Amino acid sequence: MLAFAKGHGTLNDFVCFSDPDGRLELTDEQLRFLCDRRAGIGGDGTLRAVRAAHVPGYQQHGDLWFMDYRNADASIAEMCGNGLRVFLAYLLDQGLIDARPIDIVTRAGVLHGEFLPDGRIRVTMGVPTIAAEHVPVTAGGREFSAAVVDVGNPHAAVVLAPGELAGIDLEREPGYPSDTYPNRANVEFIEFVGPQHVRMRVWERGVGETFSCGTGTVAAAVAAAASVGERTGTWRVDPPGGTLQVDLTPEQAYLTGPAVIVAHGKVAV
Ligand SMILES: N[C@@H](CCC[C@H](N)C(=O)O)C(=O)O
Repeated sequence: MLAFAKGHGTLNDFVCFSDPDGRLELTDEQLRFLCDRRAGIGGDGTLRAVRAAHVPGYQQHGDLWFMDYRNADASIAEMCGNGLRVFLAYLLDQGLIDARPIDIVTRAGVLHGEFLPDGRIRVTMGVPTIAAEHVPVTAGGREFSAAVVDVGNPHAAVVLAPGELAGIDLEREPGYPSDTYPNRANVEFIEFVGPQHVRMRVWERGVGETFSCGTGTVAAAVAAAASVGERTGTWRVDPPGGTLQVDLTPEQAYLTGPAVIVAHGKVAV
């Protein structure tokens, strides 16, 4: 039996489990089962907590925890922003860390987390970059122009005119150029609510439309900022599952928001 916890950050939900010594060898089928909302536990992805010393290629980080994130379809992603906050909440819940600031190893590098006095968790998100500003994206038979944003993982971020967001068809995966996104992409649709305040919807690579995506909110803030000639500032981003704060500085992006562990259990895998 596998001991797990279920958690979410703005309704982006994850099945979490620990494997400090890297002994578990779950197959893709078992990971998909854990994320299956009918046959399994249910989640947008899985978070395995393993010491970096036991992860090939990351041994140099020794005793730090490595966040082994997998999408619901078991595909590997470089980073997961909501997942990183939930990962910290899970490690704390399990008594594997205390509430002091901590470094976590991810496939996108070593990132830093802090538990804030107001209950939110703030994580560093590296330095997001825009590689191109006008790449075609299609959804529901319409064509849009997207910014190509790298937040460790690949994003196509479309800034819409106000009032357009609700009508975007995300029944199916949006189209995007495969030469720009050889490893596929997460796609955000964004509209302004006010100055430095946007709402968004997201199609997540390896999952589908989700209630939230942390890296996606950072991509949304970066693209929205660029659309009004800005590169820094504190942005409020509202995905359908809640509200996140994105701070853009020249040295680093920060993602701040809630993360909760809602259940514990054991599951036969
Ligand atoms: N939900 C995540 C992003 C997870 C990875 C993404 N689906 C990908 O494949 O890149 C987040 O909160 O950032």
